[in-house]
Amino acid sequence: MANTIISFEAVDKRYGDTIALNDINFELEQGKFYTLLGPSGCGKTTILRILAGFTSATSGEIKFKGQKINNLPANKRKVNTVFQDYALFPHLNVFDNVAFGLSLRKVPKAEIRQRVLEALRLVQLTGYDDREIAELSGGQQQRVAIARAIVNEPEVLLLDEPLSALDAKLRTAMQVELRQLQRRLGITFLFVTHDQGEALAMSDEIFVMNNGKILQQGNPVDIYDEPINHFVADFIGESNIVKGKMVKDYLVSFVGKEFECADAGMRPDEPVEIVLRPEDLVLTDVTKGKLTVTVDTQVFRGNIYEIMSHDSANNQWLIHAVHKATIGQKVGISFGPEDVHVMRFGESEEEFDARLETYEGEEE
Ligand SMILES: Nc1ncnc2c1ncn2[C@@H]1O[C@H](COP(=O)(O)OP(=O)(O)OP(=O)(O)O)[C@@H](O)[C@H]1O
Repeated sequence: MANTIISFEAVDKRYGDTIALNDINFELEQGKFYTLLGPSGCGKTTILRILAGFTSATSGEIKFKGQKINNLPANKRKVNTVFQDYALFPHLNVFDNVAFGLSLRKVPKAEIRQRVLEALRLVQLTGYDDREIAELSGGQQQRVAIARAIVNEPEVLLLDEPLSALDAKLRTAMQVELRQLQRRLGITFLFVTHDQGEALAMSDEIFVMNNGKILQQGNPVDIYDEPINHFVADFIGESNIVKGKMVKDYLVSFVGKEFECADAGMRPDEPVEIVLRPEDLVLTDVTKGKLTVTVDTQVFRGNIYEIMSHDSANNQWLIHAVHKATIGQKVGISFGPEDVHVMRFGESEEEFDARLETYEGEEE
């Protein structure tokens, strides 16, 4: 990539017998919003800590604009971190919290004032400089923590679950605000979360992680539409995942029937898993459905009915329906070939990408 700012090459991190990171490779471009997404303990924070210089990699290379920085001290890196608990100083007011790092570095007073006020303006806290930290709401404290990081004019901002302490409504508002701030600053953000909705809403690119590995990298739409394996399909959004067999290119069988699909490049009779998203399933009359299911439960969610059902092979099917159904009733479900996403067992991201390229090319 032409404007790569950060790269990780074959990075491993071990703590005794624990493998926290296992062969991590990625590149971050300047001015983009990236998210590390995965369950607790998958290694997200460890990546941030290695990048910030708070801990070192066991092996592999970390580069900043092409230069190896493995041994560069944290305070020499053009990287700042916003922590989950904000780590603000309760005995200092807003101005002094934001000014703290600059004062330590003996930056001239007039310059400190100008930079702190600008940072507060960027996070929409103009006029709050005299406030005590205890007099701020959670969302405002969070913005002070961001101001304190951006006042150092980093080229990369690392954010470790910075929204997790906020209530749901404020969290959604801050997601939009953070995204706008990243665009305004034009710097690279690397954001950590275990919340898939947050990752989908905010990111240019997502890295989905599990067990110290990056399983899939892509933009939110690609990750949602083309999950590489069961873990990603299950972790991102809601899914129906059933086992089946590839019959031939663009034809797959599951629940004892054959269905057209958009996938190809597998062996005939290869065992596969099939993902169908609940919003792609349409409730129909039994005679018109591609599959017949029995309705078990139904929950009204305002915009949709969330219907849980099962088929003759006892697979569970979650359907997001516009109209309500009747519990115990047999209904048909219908879907298009493009809604049937087939996944191979154990396929790597490289093999997956190569297969997509080959077969998407042939279709045209
Ligand atoms: N200082 C440490 N000593 C020993 N093991 C550690 C240390 N720090 C992290 N680990 C282990 O490394 C693995 C990755 O931890 P990490 O904090 O990176 O996960 P995470 O994805 O950020 O999790 P969370 O979402 O819970 O913060 C975990 O198994 C964790 O227990």
